Amino acid sequence: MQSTNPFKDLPHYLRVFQSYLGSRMYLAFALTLFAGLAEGFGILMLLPLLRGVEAGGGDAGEPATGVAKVMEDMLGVFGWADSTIAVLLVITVAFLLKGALLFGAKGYIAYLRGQLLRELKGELFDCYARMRYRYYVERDTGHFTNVINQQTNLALQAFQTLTQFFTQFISTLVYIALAFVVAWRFGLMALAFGIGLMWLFRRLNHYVRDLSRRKAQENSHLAKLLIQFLHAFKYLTATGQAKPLRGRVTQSVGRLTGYEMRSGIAQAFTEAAREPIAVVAIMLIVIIQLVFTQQPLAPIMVSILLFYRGMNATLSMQGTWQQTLNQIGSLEMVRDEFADQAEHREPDGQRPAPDLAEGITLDRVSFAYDDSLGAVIEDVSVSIPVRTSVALVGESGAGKSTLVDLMTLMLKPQSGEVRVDGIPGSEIELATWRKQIGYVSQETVVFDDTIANNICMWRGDPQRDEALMERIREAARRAHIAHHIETLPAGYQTVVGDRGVRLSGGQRQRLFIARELFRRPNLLILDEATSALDTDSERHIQESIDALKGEITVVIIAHRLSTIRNVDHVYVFDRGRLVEDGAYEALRDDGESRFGRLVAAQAL
Ligand SMILES: Nc1ncnc2c1ncn2[C@@H]1O[C@H](COP(=O)(O)OP(=O)(O)OP(=O)(O)O)[C@@H](O)[C@H]1O
Repeated sequence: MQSTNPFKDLPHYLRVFQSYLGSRMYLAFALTLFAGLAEGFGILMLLPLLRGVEAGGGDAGEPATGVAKVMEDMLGVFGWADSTIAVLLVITVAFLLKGALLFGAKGYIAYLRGQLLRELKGELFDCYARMRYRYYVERDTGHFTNVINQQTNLALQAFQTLTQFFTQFISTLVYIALAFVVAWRFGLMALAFGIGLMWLFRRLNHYVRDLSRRKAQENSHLAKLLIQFLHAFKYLTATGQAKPLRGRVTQSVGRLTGYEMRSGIAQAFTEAAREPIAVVAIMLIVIIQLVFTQQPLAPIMVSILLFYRGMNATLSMQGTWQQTLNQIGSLEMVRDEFADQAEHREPDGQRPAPDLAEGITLDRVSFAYDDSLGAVIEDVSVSIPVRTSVALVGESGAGKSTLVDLMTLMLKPQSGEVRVDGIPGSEIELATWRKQIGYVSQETVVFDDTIANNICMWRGDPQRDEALMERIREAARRAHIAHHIETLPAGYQTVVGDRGVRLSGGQRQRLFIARELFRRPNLLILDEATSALDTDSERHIQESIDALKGEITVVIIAHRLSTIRNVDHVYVFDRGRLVEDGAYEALRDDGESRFGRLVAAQAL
């Protein structure tokens, strides 16, 4: 889309909005058209009125011709041809009708704007919830936040100004058409003027659109920097390293300021130029009319009125088109985001996952994040029977977390197959599998809400539902955090997270574990889940997890090997390959085994 010809670009942008709102948006334009016609009718009624005034002034006047005759005949049908009061009333009613229709059009546009807001933000959120995990990892979160928060708002403004442009366009057409009917020379001049004006402003339009695209990109960049700053706030402040990041933020804000100022100046120019251009053009037209043609006064007056209205609408059109272009970068970004999301949507299967009854199998699975970097998991076969516990062991970077992501079907293997109860992962309806999974990682997830809601994840109202509250308490006890919660003044209603009470790293981790225990998953994955805990808490949680033995399937990743002593089976990995597996004791006591050496090293 490189052109800046409004008549070429307009249908495209209209179609973008149509794809969100449907054809009903054209109803607003139809109402505008009727409003324009009502106004035009009112203005044309000035013809008989002015002729009446002329006649009243002593001049008998010539018989009406053309449009004036049509209007007079129309009045004659009702017997109002000679009544000035009746003509004035007809004009008043026409303008009242125009007001009502315009109100209808603008009100409907406001309604559509609301619909669009819901559509854009709601749909985008759904898209984000369904995007492929790998795509999420590759993009920065600043981009997503910028698009869903800011760019959708700007796209909404683009909708507002585009509809304004279109309504002005319709009005211009009506005025020019009527000016043609009343005095074709005027019509022709108005048309030539409008086209000339659009041509003159086209470079400015191009410039404004370019600025808008840059603004949208820069906003994404700034959002990314701000999010990074807020995430790393403690580290950056404590180590006095906020300054370099601040420099980058200042540069980004500086660029944004430049774009904002330049597009503001372009807009100021368009607005300031409107009046002088209008006056000069009208003077020229009147002079041409007076010097070169001798027409009756009434058509000239009415034509000047129509011309003035038409020109104002044309100039406003230029202004609103420029404002639309000012936001068009955002509209394009939102449109491209939907296309991008459609492309990176997580492929979903059709078959609901059964309630884990047999187990999970990885059959000769290989996986690479990036083909050029080589496989991270290579030809791994693992079988985890239901209600057993297994540990994945290996040095940092061995591929343990990646293997777990393959089990949860967040990642798809390049070759081999992951099966749940014998059903290939690619056929499984993901949501039905994932709701059976509990997952505790090192990166604890705590929401800015009450402790109770953090545990039950808004499944009901814990303050009203005593059975639910009891389940929450039970999960907290098993995660060994109940005693701490009970010492807080508001207990389970204490707000934690961004705005509430701060929790220590270990407390956050226990809260996380409580949430997953509350869910009673069929598969519980613990990825370094107890690494932030003191030995005592770790031991207690270990007991809780051991108590789940035989009840659910547990997969544990742990560097501290003492925590996996009670698992049924240990898998040892090295650089993406499965190198050993067996029972804990057997592997540990095998003097030759890698696992034995790892345990011995940790015992020191
Ligand atoms: N998103 C990613 N993009 C590219 N490479 C990745 C990505 N995530 C992990 N890797 C690479 O894959 C390999 C395995 O990583 P993984 O996190 O699975 O190992 P791990 O055994 O869980 O390590 P740790 O014990 O340190 O958590 C590493 O070499 C890592 O650099």
